[in-house]
This record gives sequence, C-alpha cells and structure tokens, in this order.
Amino acid sequence: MVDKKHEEKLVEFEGMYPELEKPKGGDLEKTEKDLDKKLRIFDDEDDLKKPEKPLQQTTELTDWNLVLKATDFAARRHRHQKRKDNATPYINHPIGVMYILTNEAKVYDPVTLAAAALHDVVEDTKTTLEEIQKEFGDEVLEVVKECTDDKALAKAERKKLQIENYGKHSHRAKLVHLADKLYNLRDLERKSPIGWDKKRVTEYFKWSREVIGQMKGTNESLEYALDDVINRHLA
Ligand SMILES: Nc1nc2c(ncn2[C@@H]2O[C@H](COP(=O)(O)OP(=O)(O)O)[C@@H](OP(=O)(O)OP(=O)(O)O)[C@H]2O)c(=O)[nH]1
Repeated sequence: MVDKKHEEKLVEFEGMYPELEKPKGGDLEKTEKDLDKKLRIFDDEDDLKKPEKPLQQTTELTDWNLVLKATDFAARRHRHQKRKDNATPYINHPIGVMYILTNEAKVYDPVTLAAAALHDVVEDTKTTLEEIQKEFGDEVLEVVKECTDDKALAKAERKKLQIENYGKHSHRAKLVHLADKLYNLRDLERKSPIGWDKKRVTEYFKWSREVIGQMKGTNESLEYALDDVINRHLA
C-alpha cells in the first residue's frame, strides 16, 4: 500500500529521471537504489577516464548544444577545484565569464561562449588541446589556445607575455580575455584570495590595466566596465 506522500515522491523521481524504470508496486526503495546507481555514474574517481562521445564534425552541433556541452565539460574537469578563496567552486568563474559576455557585452557567438566555458581547462586541469579539438572543433580550439598560458613558465614571464601578446590575439580571444579580467577584478573587490595582501591586489589591478590597454576597441561595454572597476580601485 503506497501512502500519499510516498506516491508524491515517486512522481517527483519520475519527473527528474524519466529514464529510470517505473518502480513496480510503488517500490520507493528500489527507485532510490536506481537513482543512486545513476548518480554514481557522475561520481567516478577520475572523470578524465570518462569516455566522451567524439563529434563527427563541428556542424553536427547546434549552437546551444556546443555551448552547453562546453559548460558541462568544464564543470566536470574543474569539479574538484575551488577558487583561491578556498570556498567558491572553480566553475563559478567560467560560468561568470560567460554571463558577462552574454548579459553585459551582448556577445552571443557560440564559439566565443564555448571557449569562455573552456578557457581554463587546459591551463588548470589535465585536459589537452587535442581533446578540445576532438570534442569542440578547430574554431573553439583556436580561442582556447589563445587563452592558455604556459604554466611551465615562471609567473613573471607569463604575466609579461599577456601584455605583449593579447593585443595580437583574435577578436574572440580578446572578448574572453576582457570578460575574464573583469570577473577577476570584481572578484578581488569582493574578497581577496587567501594570502593576498593589499599590495598584491593593487599589483594585479595595475597589471590588468596594462593587459587590457592592449585590447582597446574590442567591446565598448566590457571596456567601460573594466575602466569603472579599475578606477574605483586605483584612483
Ligand atoms: N581574483 C581572484 N582570482 C582567482 C581566484 N581564484 C583563482 N583565481 C585566479 O588566479 C589568477 C590570478 O592569480 P595570480 O597569482 O596572479 O596568477 P596565477 O594563478 O596564474 O599564477 C587568475 O587566473 P587567470 O585567469 O589564469 O589569470 P590571469 O590571466 O588574470 O593571470 C584568476 O582566475 C579568486 O578567488 N579571486
């Protein structure tokens, strides 16, 4: 005999996971076990081993599919990482960059948005550029490459290279760079990463201003918002 509350729970499960077999005779325990099994698929030790279905060709993806596939991929690759406040899930950052691009900069190009989702996966996880090419095609690859600093280099060298190179990058990459910096600078205003004193925060603002200066004329809204946050801090 299934009571009312029990029945409501079953309906809820079915709605969330229609692929689960309908429990026979209202067997809630079985349903929960199935659900557990299903969730475990996303909880394996090393997500890098999870096979990705390769794309046949880039055009196979509709725009939405491309952007959501990239977001899902980034979420899984960054899943164990936190921002430097040691509290915020890392994925908040790439999603925030995508949000800035769409809602503030009015950028709706799917390749740019997919690259924004993926902009840190090669630099900060074990993901390779070959995987990005295979899963997302050449156009996304090009932008992700431009967003990937070589972590083998010393930090000072990496920082110098951004000032030297970002001005020469593609329009798509410049959009991601600007939105990335805007997110990070706003994040710094909100809360400093653990171990950063005032001087280090100010240095990051000054360095960002130099990098951003190389990309003038890319997007008015982003540049206006960046000027705003930088002037607030460095004025
Ligand atoms: N503001 C802020 N930044 C955080 C936080 N957690 C991680 N970061 C990342 O830290 C980087 C800046 O820290 P740095 O010490 O200057 O540089 P590094 O990590 O690359 O060595 C940025 O990465 P990046 O995008 O690769 O940086 P960049 O290209 O701007 O250097 C930023 O995304 C956080 O909680 N707040």
